[in-house]
Amino acid sequence: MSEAVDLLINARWIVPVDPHDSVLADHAVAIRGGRIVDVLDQDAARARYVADKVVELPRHVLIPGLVNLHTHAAMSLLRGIADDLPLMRWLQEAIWPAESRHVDAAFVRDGTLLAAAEMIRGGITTCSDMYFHPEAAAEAFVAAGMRAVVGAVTLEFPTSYASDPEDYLRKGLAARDRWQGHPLLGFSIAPHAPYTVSDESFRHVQTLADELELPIHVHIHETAQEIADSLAAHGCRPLARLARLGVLGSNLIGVHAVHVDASDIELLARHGCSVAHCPTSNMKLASGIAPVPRLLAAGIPVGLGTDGAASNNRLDLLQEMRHAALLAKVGSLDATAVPAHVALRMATLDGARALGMDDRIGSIEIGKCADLCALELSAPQYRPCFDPVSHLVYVCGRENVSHVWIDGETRVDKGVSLLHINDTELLRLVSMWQTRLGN
Ligand SMILES: CSC[C@H]1O[C@@H](n2cnc3c(O)ncnc32)[C@H](O)[C@@H]1O
Ligand SMILES: [Zn+2]
Repeated sequence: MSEAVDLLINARWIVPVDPHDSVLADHAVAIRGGRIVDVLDQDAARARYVADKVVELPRHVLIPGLVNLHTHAAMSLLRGIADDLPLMRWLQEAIWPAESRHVDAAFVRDGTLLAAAEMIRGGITTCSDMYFHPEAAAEAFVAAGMRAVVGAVTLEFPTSYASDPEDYLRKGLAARDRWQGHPLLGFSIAPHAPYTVSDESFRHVQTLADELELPIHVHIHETAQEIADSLAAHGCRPLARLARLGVLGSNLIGVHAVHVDASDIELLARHGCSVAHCPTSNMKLASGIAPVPRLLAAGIPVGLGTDGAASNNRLDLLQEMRHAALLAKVGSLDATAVPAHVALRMATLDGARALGMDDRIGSIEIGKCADLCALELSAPQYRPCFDPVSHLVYVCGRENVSHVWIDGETRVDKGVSLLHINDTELLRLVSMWQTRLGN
Protein backbone atom coordinates (compact mmCIF):
# COMPACT_ATOMS: atom_id res chain seq x y z
CA MET A 1 0.00 0.00 0.00
CA SER A 2 1.39 3.42 -0.98
CA GLU A 3 1.30 6.31 1.43
CA ALA A 4 0.23 9.78 0.25
CA VAL A 5 2.61 12.72 0.63
CA ASP A 6 2.46 16.27 -0.66
CA LEU A 7 5.96 16.41 -2.10
CA LEU A 8 8.77 14.01 -2.93
CA ILE A 9 12.20 15.49 -3.70
CA ASN A 10 14.70 13.17 -5.40
CA ALA A 11 18.23 14.54 -5.14
CA ARG A 12 21.64 13.37 -6.36
CA TRP A 13 23.01 14.19 -2.92
CA ILE A 14 21.35 14.98 0.39
CA VAL A 15 23.44 16.45 3.20
CA PRO A 16 21.25 16.12 6.31
CA VAL A 17 23.89 17.84 8.56
CA ASP A 18 22.78 15.58 11.42
CA PRO A 19 24.15 12.92 11.58
CA HIS A 20 27.39 14.79 11.33
CA ASP A 21 29.38 14.31 8.12
CA SER A 22 26.96 12.05 6.23
CA VAL A 23 26.22 12.50 2.52
CA LEU A 24 23.32 10.44 1.12
CA ALA A 25 23.63 9.66 -2.60
CA ASP A 26 20.46 9.24 -4.71
CA HIS A 27 18.08 9.69 -1.81
CA ALA A 28 14.66 11.30 -1.47
CA VAL A 29 12.86 13.47 1.06
CA ALA A 30 9.11 12.95 1.57
CA ILE A 31 7.08 15.90 2.87
CA ARG A 32 3.57 16.09 4.25
CA GLY A 33 1.88 19.06 5.93
CA GLY A 34 5.09 21.10 5.76
CA ARG A 35 7.07 18.47 7.70
CA ILE A 36 9.70 15.95 6.65
CA VAL A 37 8.13 12.52 7.01
CA ASP A 38 10.90 10.38 5.51
CA VAL A 39 14.47 10.44 4.16
CA LEU A 40 15.21 7.29 2.19
CA ASP A 41 16.72 5.68 -0.87
CA GLN A 42 14.97 6.81 -4.10
CA ASP A 43 13.89 3.27 -5.10
CA ALA A 44 12.37 2.71 -1.68
CA ALA A 45 10.65 6.13 -1.89
CA ARG A 46 9.06 5.26 -5.25
CA ALA A 47 7.72 2.01 -3.79
CA ARG A 48 6.43 3.55 -0.57
CA TYR A 49 5.00 6.96 -1.50
CA VAL A 50 2.57 8.46 -3.94
CA ALA A 51 3.19 12.21 -4.10
CA ASP A 52 1.05 15.11 -5.31
CA LYS A 53 4.27 16.58 -6.69
CA VAL A 54 7.69 15.09 -7.47
CA VAL A 55 10.75 17.31 -7.92
CA GLU A 56 13.74 15.75 -9.66
CA LEU A 57 17.15 17.19 -8.71
CA PRO A 58 19.54 14.89 -10.61
CA ARG A 59 22.61 17.17 -10.48
CA HIS A 60 21.87 18.91 -7.21
CA VAL A 61 22.76 18.83 -3.55
CA LEU A 62 19.92 19.26 -1.06
CA ILE A 63 20.75 20.84 2.31
CA PRO A 64 18.76 22.25 5.23
CA GLY A 65 17.65 25.86 4.73
CA LEU A 66 20.40 28.23 5.93
CA VAL A 67 19.98 30.07 9.24
CA ASN A 68 21.22 33.67 9.32
CA LEU A 69 21.83 34.10 13.06
CA HIS A 70 22.37 37.86 12.98
CA THR A 71 21.13 40.55 10.66
CA HIS A 72 19.56 44.00 10.55
CA ALA A 73 17.33 43.24 7.57
CA ALA A 74 16.02 46.74 6.91
CA MET A 75 19.58 48.06 6.54
CA SER A 76 19.46 46.63 3.01
CA LEU A 77 18.24 50.14 2.10
CA LEU A 78 21.51 51.56 3.51
CA ARG A 79 23.73 49.25 1.45
CA GLY A 80 26.86 51.08 0.36
CA ILE A 81 26.13 54.40 2.10
CA ALA A 82 29.28 54.17 4.23
CA ASP A 83 32.14 51.82 3.39
CA ASP A 84 35.72 51.54 4.58
CA LEU A 85 35.26 52.84 8.12
CA PRO A 86 35.84 51.21 11.52
CA LEU A 87 32.74 50.37 13.60
CA MET A 88 32.46 53.46 15.80
CA ARG A 89 33.14 55.99 13.02
CA TRP A 90 30.79 54.02 10.75
CA LEU A 91 28.00 54.14 13.37
CA GLN A 92 28.53 57.67 14.69
CA GLU A 93 29.46 59.53 11.49
CA ALA A 94 27.26 57.74 8.95
CA ILE A 95 24.78 55.11 10.08
CA TRP A 96 23.14 56.62 13.16
CA PRO A 97 22.68 60.04 11.46
CA ALA A 98 21.13 58.32 8.40
CA GLU A 99 18.90 56.18 10.61
CA SER A 100 17.73 59.20 12.59
CA ARG A 101 16.77 60.99 9.33
CA HIS A 102 15.12 58.13 7.46
CA VAL A 103 14.12 55.16 9.57
CA ASP A 104 10.39 54.83 10.15
CA ALA A 105 7.94 51.93 9.90
CA ALA A 106 7.68 52.20 6.09
CA PHE A 107 11.49 52.15 5.73
CA VAL A 108 11.69 49.03 7.91
CA ARG A 109 8.85 47.25 6.11
CA ASP A 110 10.28 47.93 2.63
CA GLY A 111 13.92 47.32 3.63
CA THR A 112 12.99 44.05 5.34
CA LEU A 113 11.05 42.92 2.29
CA LEU A 114 14.07 43.66 0.09
CA ALA A 115 16.34 41.77 2.49
CA ALA A 116 13.97 38.80 2.77
CA ALA A 117 13.86 38.53 -1.03
CA GLU A 118 17.68 38.52 -1.18
CA MET A 119 18.04 36.03 1.66
CA ILE A 120 15.44 33.55 0.39
CA ARG A 121 16.88 33.67 -3.15
CA GLY A 122 20.24 32.77 -1.59
CA GLY A 123 18.94 29.76 0.38
CA ILE A 124 18.41 31.45 3.76
CA THR A 125 15.13 30.22 5.22
CA THR A 126 15.42 31.63 8.78
CA CYS A 127 16.95 34.80 10.12
CA SER A 128 17.39 36.39 13.51
CA ASP A 129 16.77 40.12 13.08
CA MET A 130 17.51 43.17 15.24
CA TYR A 131 16.22 46.58 14.19
CA PHE A 132 13.94 49.51 14.99
CA HIS A 133 10.19 49.00 14.32
CA PRO A 134 10.13 45.22 14.83
CA GLU A 135 6.36 45.34 14.17
CA ALA A 136 7.07 46.47 10.59
CA ALA A 137 9.84 43.88 10.16
CA ALA A 138 7.50 41.12 11.36
CA GLU A 139 4.88 42.17 8.82
CA ALA A 140 7.46 42.05 6.01
CA PHE A 141 8.79 38.60 6.99
CA VAL A 142 5.25 37.23 7.03
CA ALA A 143 4.53 38.82 3.64
CA ALA A 144 7.71 37.26 2.24
CA GLY A 145 6.92 33.86 3.77
CA MET A 146 10.27 33.74 5.58
CA ARG A 147 10.88 32.21 9.00
CA ALA A 148 12.26 34.88 11.34
CA VAL A 149 13.06 35.59 14.95
CA VAL A 150 12.39 39.30 15.30
CA GLY A 151 14.25 41.24 18.00
CA ALA A 152 12.37 43.49 20.39
CA VAL A 153 15.23 45.98 20.39
CA THR A 154 16.23 48.29 23.22
CA LEU A 155 18.90 50.90 23.93
CA GLU A 156 19.27 54.08 25.94
CA PHE A 157 19.06 56.76 23.28
CA PRO A 158 15.68 58.03 22.09
CA THR A 159 14.68 57.85 18.44
CA SER A 160 11.52 58.70 16.54
CA TYR A 161 10.53 55.06 17.19
CA ALA A 162 10.77 55.04 21.00
CA SER A 163 11.50 57.48 23.80
CA ASP A 164 13.38 55.32 26.32
CA PRO A 165 14.49 51.70 26.93
CA GLU A 166 11.12 50.76 28.47
CA ASP A 167 9.25 52.24 25.53
CA TYR A 168 11.36 50.20 23.06
CA LEU A 169 10.61 47.00 24.96
CA ARG A 170 6.92 47.77 25.34
CA LYS A 171 6.59 48.34 21.60
CA GLY A 172 8.63 45.28 20.64
CA LEU A 173 6.66 43.04 22.97
CA ALA A 174 3.36 44.41 21.66
CA ALA A 175 4.49 43.19 18.22
CA ARG A 176 5.21 39.80 19.77
CA ASP A 177 1.72 39.68 21.28
CA ARG A 178 0.18 40.52 17.93
CA TRP A 179 1.98 37.67 16.13
CA GLN A 180 1.83 35.11 18.94
CA GLY A 181 1.31 31.62 17.49
CA HIS A 182 2.30 32.48 13.90
CA PRO A 183 4.04 29.42 12.41
CA LEU A 184 6.91 31.41 10.86
CA LEU A 185 7.55 34.09 13.48
CA GLY A 186 9.30 34.08 16.81
CA PHE A 187 10.68 36.95 18.91
CA SER A 188 13.81 37.67 20.91
CA ILE A 189 14.78 40.52 23.21
CA ALA A 190 17.56 42.50 21.60
CA PRO A 191 19.53 44.93 23.79
CA HIS A 192 21.79 46.60 21.20
CA ALA A 193 25.18 46.36 22.97
CA PRO A 194 26.85 46.82 26.38
CA TYR A 195 27.96 50.34 25.36
CA THR A 196 24.40 51.52 24.56
CA VAL A 197 22.45 49.69 27.30
CA SER A 198 22.52 50.49 31.03
CA ASP A 199 22.75 48.02 33.91
CA GLU A 200 19.14 48.75 34.81
CA SER A 201 17.94 48.02 31.27
CA PHE A 202 19.96 44.78 31.12
CA ARG A 203 18.30 43.67 34.38
CA HIS A 204 14.90 44.38 32.88
CA VAL A 205 15.84 42.51 29.68
CA GLN A 206 16.87 39.53 31.79
CA THR A 207 13.61 39.52 33.79
CA LEU A 208 11.49 39.72 30.64
CA ALA A 209 13.48 37.09 28.76
CA ASP A 210 13.13 34.71 31.70
CA GLU A 211 9.44 35.37 32.16
CA LEU A 212 8.58 35.08 28.45
CA GLU A 213 11.18 32.37 27.66
CA LEU A 214 12.76 34.40 24.87
CA PRO A 215 16.32 34.43 23.50
CA ILE A 216 18.49 37.48 24.21
CA HIS A 217 20.25 38.79 21.08
CA VAL A 218 23.09 41.27 21.81
CA HIS A 219 26.24 42.62 20.10
CA ILE A 220 29.17 41.73 22.34
CA HIS A 221 32.98 42.20 22.36
CA GLU A 222 33.03 43.45 18.76
CA THR A 223 36.04 45.79 18.97
CA ALA A 224 39.08 46.25 21.19
CA GLN A 225 37.78 49.75 22.04
CA GLU A 226 34.56 48.26 23.45
CA ILE A 227 36.60 46.28 25.99
CA ALA A 228 38.80 49.26 26.93
CA ASP A 229 35.74 51.53 27.34
CA SER A 230 33.98 48.97 29.54
CA LEU A 231 37.07 48.59 31.74
CA ALA A 232 37.17 52.38 32.15
CA ALA A 233 33.41 52.81 32.76
CA HIS A 234 32.52 49.64 34.69
CA GLY A 235 35.84 48.27 35.93
CA CYS A 236 35.31 44.99 34.07
CA ARG A 237 35.01 43.48 30.61
CA PRO A 238 31.51 43.55 29.01
CA LEU A 239 30.89 39.80 29.40
CA ALA A 240 31.93 39.92 33.07
CA ARG A 241 29.49 42.81 33.52
CA LEU A 242 26.67 40.82 31.90
CA ALA A 243 27.55 37.84 34.10
CA ARG A 244 27.37 40.08 37.18
CA LEU A 245 23.96 41.35 36.06
CA GLY A 246 22.71 37.77 35.61
CA VAL A 247 22.14 38.18 31.85
CA LEU A 248 24.30 35.27 30.66
CA GLY A 249 22.41 32.02 30.09
CA SER A 250 21.66 29.36 27.50
CA ASN A 251 19.19 31.75 25.83
CA LEU A 252 21.88 34.38 25.11
CA ILE A 253 23.23 34.86 21.58
CA GLY A 254 26.35 37.02 21.69
CA VAL A 255 26.97 38.59 18.30
CA HIS A 256 30.60 38.91 17.11
CA ALA A 257 32.64 37.79 20.18
CA VAL A 258 35.80 38.92 18.38
CA HIS A 259 37.84 40.18 21.33
CA VAL A 260 37.36 37.35 23.80
CA ASP A 261 40.08 36.09 26.10
CA ALA A 262 40.18 32.82 28.04
CA SER A 263 38.04 34.25 30.87
CA ASP A 264 35.36 35.42 28.39
CA ILE A 265 35.28 32.03 26.65
CA GLU A 266 34.99 30.31 30.02
CA LEU A 267 32.03 32.56 30.94
CA LEU A 268 30.26 31.92 27.63
CA ALA A 269 30.78 28.15 27.93
CA ARG A 270 29.84 27.94 31.62
CA HIS A 271 26.55 29.75 31.04
CA GLY A 272 25.69 27.80 27.86
CA CYS A 273 25.66 30.95 25.68
CA SER A 274 25.87 30.84 21.87
CA VAL A 275 27.81 33.06 19.48
CA ALA A 276 26.77 34.56 16.13
CA HIS A 277 29.96 34.81 14.07
CA CYS A 278 29.85 37.46 11.31
CA PRO A 279 33.14 37.03 9.43
CA THR A 280 32.52 39.42 6.53
CA SER A 281 31.33 42.26 8.75
CA ASN A 282 34.30 41.69 11.09
CA MET A 283 36.70 41.90 8.14
CA LYS A 284 35.06 44.90 6.47
CA LEU A 285 34.91 46.98 9.68
CA ALA A 286 38.40 45.69 10.58
CA SER A 287 37.06 44.61 13.96
CA GLY A 288 39.34 41.57 14.14
CA ILE A 289 39.17 37.79 13.87
CA ALA A 290 36.87 35.88 16.23
CA PRO A 291 38.66 32.85 17.73
CA VAL A 292 36.07 30.42 16.35
CA PRO A 293 38.19 27.24 16.77
CA ARG A 294 38.64 28.06 20.48
CA LEU A 295 34.94 28.86 20.91
CA LEU A 296 33.98 25.55 19.28
CA ALA A 297 36.56 23.64 21.32
CA ALA A 298 34.93 25.08 24.46
CA GLY A 299 31.61 23.57 23.33
CA ILE A 300 29.99 26.93 22.47
CA PRO A 301 27.45 26.71 19.61
CA VAL A 302 28.68 29.14 16.93
CA GLY A 303 26.21 30.07 14.19
CA LEU A 304 26.81 32.40 11.25
CA GLY A 305 25.39 35.84 10.57
CA THR A 306 25.62 38.31 7.73
CA ASP A 307 25.13 41.38 9.96
CA GLY A 308 23.37 44.18 8.03
CA ALA A 309 23.84 44.98 4.36
CA ALA A 310 25.57 48.26 5.28
CA SER A 311 28.55 46.42 6.80
CA ASN A 312 28.80 43.34 4.58
CA ASN A 313 27.41 44.35 1.92
CA ARG A 314 25.62 41.11 0.93
CA LEU A 315 23.09 38.99 2.80
CA ASP A 316 24.71 35.81 1.57
CA LEU A 317 25.30 32.91 3.94
CA LEU A 318 27.19 30.86 1.34
CA GLN A 319 29.71 33.69 1.37
CA GLU A 320 29.77 33.64 5.20
CA MET A 321 30.45 29.88 5.20
CA ARG A 322 33.46 30.32 2.95
CA HIS A 323 34.69 33.35 4.89
CA ALA A 324 34.25 31.50 8.21
CA ALA A 325 36.31 28.56 6.96
CA LEU A 326 39.06 30.74 5.47
CA LEU A 327 39.26 33.28 8.29
CA ALA A 328 39.52 30.55 10.94
CA LYS A 329 42.47 29.06 9.06
CA VAL A 330 44.35 32.33 8.63
CA GLY A 331 43.49 33.45 12.18
CA SER A 332 44.86 30.29 13.77
CA LEU A 333 47.49 29.51 11.12
CA ASP A 334 45.94 26.05 11.05
CA ALA A 335 44.55 24.75 7.76
CA THR A 336 42.49 22.13 9.60
CA ALA A 337 40.47 24.81 11.44
CA VAL A 338 36.74 24.98 10.53
CA PRO A 339 36.61 22.36 7.78
CA ALA A 340 33.78 22.52 5.23
CA HIS A 341 31.34 20.28 7.14
CA VAL A 342 31.80 22.41 10.28
CA ALA A 343 31.12 25.62 8.32
CA LEU A 344 27.91 24.04 6.97
CA ARG A 345 26.84 22.93 10.44
CA MET A 346 27.45 26.47 11.74
CA ALA A 347 25.23 27.89 8.95
CA THR A 348 22.41 25.46 9.74
CA LEU A 349 22.12 23.35 12.90
CA ASP A 350 24.30 25.49 15.19
CA GLY A 351 22.29 28.60 14.27
CA ALA A 352 19.08 26.67 14.95
CA ARG A 353 20.45 25.49 18.32
CA ALA A 354 21.39 29.04 19.29
CA LEU A 355 17.79 30.11 18.64
CA GLY A 356 16.43 27.13 20.59
CA MET A 357 14.82 25.89 17.36
CA ASP A 358 16.89 22.76 16.66
CA ASP A 359 13.86 20.59 17.37
CA ARG A 360 12.21 22.17 14.28
CA ILE A 361 14.88 23.35 11.83
CA GLY A 362 18.60 23.12 11.00
CA SER A 363 18.84 19.57 9.63
CA ILE A 364 17.03 17.21 7.27
CA GLU A 365 15.45 14.86 9.77
CA ILE A 366 12.08 13.17 10.11
CA GLY A 367 9.66 15.41 12.02
CA LYS A 368 11.45 18.69 11.27
CA CYS A 369 9.99 21.52 9.17
CA ALA A 370 10.63 21.15 5.45
CA ASP A 371 12.94 24.19 5.22
CA LEU A 372 15.25 23.10 2.41
CA CYS A 373 17.66 24.51 -0.14
CA ALA A 374 18.92 22.85 -3.34
CA LEU A 375 22.04 23.92 -5.24
CA GLU A 376 22.68 22.89 -8.82
CA LEU A 377 26.15 21.58 -9.66
CA SER A 378 25.71 20.94 -13.42
CA ALA A 379 28.15 23.37 -15.02
CA PRO A 380 31.74 22.32 -15.80
CA GLN A 381 33.20 24.58 -13.11
CA TYR A 382 31.48 22.43 -10.46
CA ARG A 383 33.07 19.21 -11.78
CA PRO A 384 34.58 16.91 -10.80
CA CYS A 385 32.61 16.61 -7.57
CA PHE A 386 34.08 14.12 -5.12
CA ASP A 387 32.54 15.76 -2.06
CA PRO A 388 29.47 18.03 -2.37
CA VAL A 389 30.12 19.55 1.09
CA SER A 390 33.55 20.72 -0.04
CA HIS A 391 31.90 22.26 -3.13
CA LEU A 392 29.20 23.98 -1.04
CA VAL A 393 31.80 25.84 0.99
CA TYR A 394 34.76 26.28 -1.34
CA VAL A 395 33.20 26.40 -4.84
CA CYS A 396 29.53 27.35 -4.82
CA GLY A 397 27.95 30.75 -4.46
CA ARG A 398 24.36 31.77 -3.99
CA GLU A 399 23.99 31.70 -7.79
CA ASN A 400 23.91 27.90 -7.46
CA VAL A 401 20.71 27.98 -5.38
CA SER A 402 17.99 26.50 -7.59
CA HIS A 403 15.17 25.65 -5.17
CA VAL A 404 14.09 26.79 -1.72
CA TRP A 405 11.25 25.47 0.42
CA ILE A 406 10.02 26.96 3.69
CA ASP A 407 7.55 24.85 5.68
CA GLY A 408 7.24 22.68 2.54
CA GLU A 409 6.11 25.65 0.42
CA THR A 410 8.14 26.45 -2.70
CA ARG A 411 9.80 29.88 -2.42
CA VAL A 412 12.36 29.47 -5.24
CA ASP A 413 11.70 27.20 -8.20
CA LYS A 414 14.41 26.51 -10.81
CA GLY A 415 16.13 29.75 -9.83
CA VAL A 416 12.96 31.83 -9.95
CA SER A 417 11.80 33.53 -6.78
CA LEU A 418 8.09 33.05 -6.00
CA LEU A 419 7.66 35.93 -3.58
CA HIS A 420 4.28 37.66 -3.34
CA ILE A 421 6.06 40.85 -4.39
CA ASN A 422 7.84 40.60 -7.75
CA ASP A 423 11.21 42.08 -8.71
CA THR A 424 9.65 44.98 -10.65
CA GLU A 425 7.69 46.09 -7.57
CA LEU A 426 10.75 45.64 -5.33
CA LEU A 427 12.87 47.73 -7.67
CA ARG A 428 10.24 50.48 -7.68
CA LEU A 429 10.26 50.54 -3.86
CA VAL A 430 14.06 50.62 -3.66
CA SER A 431 14.37 53.36 -6.23
CA MET A 432 11.87 55.48 -4.25
CA TRP A 433 14.04 55.03 -1.10
CA GLN A 434 17.25 55.74 -3.01
CA THR A 435 15.78 59.06 -4.13
CA ARG A 436 14.75 59.92 -0.55
CA LEU A 437 18.11 58.90 0.93
CA GLY A 438 19.99 60.85 -1.70
CA ASN A 439 18.32 64.06 -0.53
C1 LIG B 1 18.93 49.31 17.62
S1 LIG B 1 18.70 48.53 16.09
C2 LIG B 1 20.29 47.93 15.73
C3 LIG B 1 21.34 49.00 15.63
O1 LIG B 1 22.56 48.32 15.42
C4 LIG B 1 23.32 49.01 14.47
N1 LIG B 1 24.34 48.11 13.93
C5 LIG B 1 24.40 47.54 12.74
N2 LIG B 1 25.49 46.75 12.64
C6 LIG B 1 26.12 46.84 13.83
C7 LIG B 1 27.29 46.27 14.36
O2 LIG B 1 28.06 45.43 13.68
N3 LIG B 1 27.65 46.57 15.63
C8 LIG B 1 26.90 47.42 16.35
N4 LIG B 1 25.78 48.01 15.91
C9 LIG B 1 25.40 47.72 14.66
C10 LIG B 1 22.28 49.48 13.50
O3 LIG B 1 22.76 50.47 12.66
C11 LIG B 1 21.18 49.94 14.45
O4 LIG B 1 21.39 51.24 14.86
ZN1 LIG C 1 24.90 43.74 13.98
